[in-house]
Amino acid sequence: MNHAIKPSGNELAVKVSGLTRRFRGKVAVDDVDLQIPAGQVFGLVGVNGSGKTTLIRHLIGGLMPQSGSVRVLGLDPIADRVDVLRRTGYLTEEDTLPRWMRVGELLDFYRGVQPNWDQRFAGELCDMFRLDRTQKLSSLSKGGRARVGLLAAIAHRPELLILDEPSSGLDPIARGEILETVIRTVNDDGRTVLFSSHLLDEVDRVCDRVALIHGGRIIEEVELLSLGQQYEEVVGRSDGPEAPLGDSYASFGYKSDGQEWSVLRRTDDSINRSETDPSWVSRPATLSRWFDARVSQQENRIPQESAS
Ligand SMILES: Nc1ncnc2c1ncn2[C@@H]1O[C@H](COP(=O)(O)OP(=O)(O)OP(=O)(O)O)[C@@H](O)[C@H]1O
Repeated sequence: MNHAIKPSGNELAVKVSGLTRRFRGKVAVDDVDLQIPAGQVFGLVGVNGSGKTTLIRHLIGGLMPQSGSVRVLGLDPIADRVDVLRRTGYLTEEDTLPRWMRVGELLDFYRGVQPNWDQRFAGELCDMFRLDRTQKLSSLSKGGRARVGLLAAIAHRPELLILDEPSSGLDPIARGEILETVIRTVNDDGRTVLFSSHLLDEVDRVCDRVALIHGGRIIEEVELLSLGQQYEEVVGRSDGPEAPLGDSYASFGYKSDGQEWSVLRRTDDSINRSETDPSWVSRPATLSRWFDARVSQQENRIPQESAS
């Protein structure tokens, strides 16, 4: 059976506009606009507490927008919660499955409540994830339970799969093989994946596009294929204690081990480029170098509230 979904090219799986959320007056998500085209594997990256889970909870109807709007597969996750949950798969890092159940009992439960459940696919996934239906969840490792959670998140072939820090619970085998295979399988069908993680090598391997969230705000979105054309890392030696490339908008993320400097800069920075010592070497920026530099740039910024 072919389960592929063919997005028309301009459909949005997720559309978030002007979303703000405060907890006891403290902002967790700050005026976020986010659009994820159907069929993409989209990464959401950010340091701890940057707002990833709060944003994701709005997508599955777990939080109501205080201001702004959220649409998932064209639906309102609060008003159309049941439809959204039927068409969405969700796995979080939290280990909350009922441990007194056996794997098979839990899967039968999901089959009963999820009308789109694909029993044959669930069986294939059980084999692939090396799960035994007779085993009690309490006797599985944390990684084993995370695999059951992953199976339950995808066996109804969701149009949108949301993975919120799934790797925290998965053992290295599941991380390396299973997660990547699952994301590719879901995406090969033309379905959309939103993958929130702090493990940048995983994000780099599977995602098409990445948004960096910091302090509740989306700081930047990049296409992974063109990141190295937009940003470069410049590395060289400098005797002085000063940052060698000046402090224009385009050069930031300075790191030094005492002698060697590493600087991130935008490749469209022609002024700084002409002033660079020719002995310095430049190379395309990696996702992790870009992430470090962008986060440190944000953290060194004086907060708006205390600037006056
Ligand atoms: N229910 C809540 N009550 C109060 N504050 C909250 C609540 N949920 C989140 N926050 C706060 O909102 C901010 C964003 O948290 P959030 O969990 O969304 O970040 P995150 O990027 O998912 O972090 P992590 O990577 O650690 O899971 C943090 O300052 C957090 O303490």
